[in-house]
Amino acid sequence: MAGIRPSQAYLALDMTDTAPLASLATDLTGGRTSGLRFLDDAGTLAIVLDVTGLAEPERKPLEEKLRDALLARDEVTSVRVAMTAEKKALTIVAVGSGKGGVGKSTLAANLAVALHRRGVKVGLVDADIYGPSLPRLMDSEGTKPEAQGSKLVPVPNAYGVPMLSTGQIAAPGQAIAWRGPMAGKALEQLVDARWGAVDTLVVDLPPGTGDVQLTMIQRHKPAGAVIVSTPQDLALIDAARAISLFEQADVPIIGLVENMAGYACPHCGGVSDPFGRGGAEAAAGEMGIAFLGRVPLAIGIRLASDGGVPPAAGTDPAGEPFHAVAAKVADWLDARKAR
Ligand SMILES: Nc1ncnc2c1ncn2[C@@H]1O[C@H](COP(=O)(O)OP(=O)(O)OP(=O)(O)O)[C@@H](O)[C@H]1O
Repeated sequence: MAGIRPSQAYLALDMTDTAPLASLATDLTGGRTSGLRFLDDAGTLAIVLDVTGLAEPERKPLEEKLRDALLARDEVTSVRVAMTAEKKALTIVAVGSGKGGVGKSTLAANLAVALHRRGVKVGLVDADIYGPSLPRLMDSEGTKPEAQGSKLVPVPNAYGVPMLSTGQIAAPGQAIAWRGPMAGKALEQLVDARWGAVDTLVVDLPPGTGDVQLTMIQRHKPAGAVIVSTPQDLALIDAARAISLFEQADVPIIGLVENMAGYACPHCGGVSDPFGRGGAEAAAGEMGIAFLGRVPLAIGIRLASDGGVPPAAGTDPAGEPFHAVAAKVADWLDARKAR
């Protein structure tokens, strides 16, 4: 039968009728509403309320105020309010180095564990495509992350720091061939995962200052970067290059960590400095960046790390330098939040 059915007629009428309701909702909520429409011809109204930036106790009263005002209108019999909030932005702390083998992954793992122990809701991302070593350092080798829908679920571990690693999503050796955009995509999968309560990510970047690193940094703008270097002059020159890579991408430098600084003798406990002392701190001063501390070259750190127990997880004094660095990073993050 030709002609307009009653419900169609009603919907056609709504087109004009919802305008006063929409403007009422806009006025009441300070412009937080959208998508107002009738779901049926019995007067069921649907509306979206954006509660981004509102604290939990403020959301419910606003929703109720909106519902009551709309229900007071004759044409409305019930109201369905869908509350939405913008996706929570993760605070990313990138850990980088000018060259490989300086202990960047060791620092990233222990920084994450130490931040967790300070109460930060932290996760760990291993973006070091050239040598993803965090699964071993965090004792979760061989565990593949599951996917929920299109997103990965980070792998839990005994240290309370959920983690995702390129080593878990690529076949061995495959990732090294990734070019900048591919590495960027892979990092996206690791960062844009189901992190749950996590609000801060420590990201272990590949060593060096190539395109891959730059793509990664540009795609997931870190809040700040921690640079790891060994004390030798050459390593410090490379570290300066890493610093300029971050500066080029407008990423603030949280500070420089000197790793393998001095040798802690396992027999007498004495510390000697085969590469000199104070070079990294002086270099940080010259570059105008903070010095976050030194971690000695200690057999205990290597053995614990390679055995899948980050020194910062226990009570061993070997973990202390990492806790000191984490305290400074946590202060930096707090100060950033307060800005
Ligand atoms: N302070 C330290 N004392 C003793 N051994 C250390 C220390 N820091 C790191 N190591 C050891 O040095 C090796 C390299 O460390 P790590 O893998 O963290 O370096 P990296 O900079 O991440 O290397 P890559 O460039 O391969 O990713 C590991 O065997 C680690 O246990």
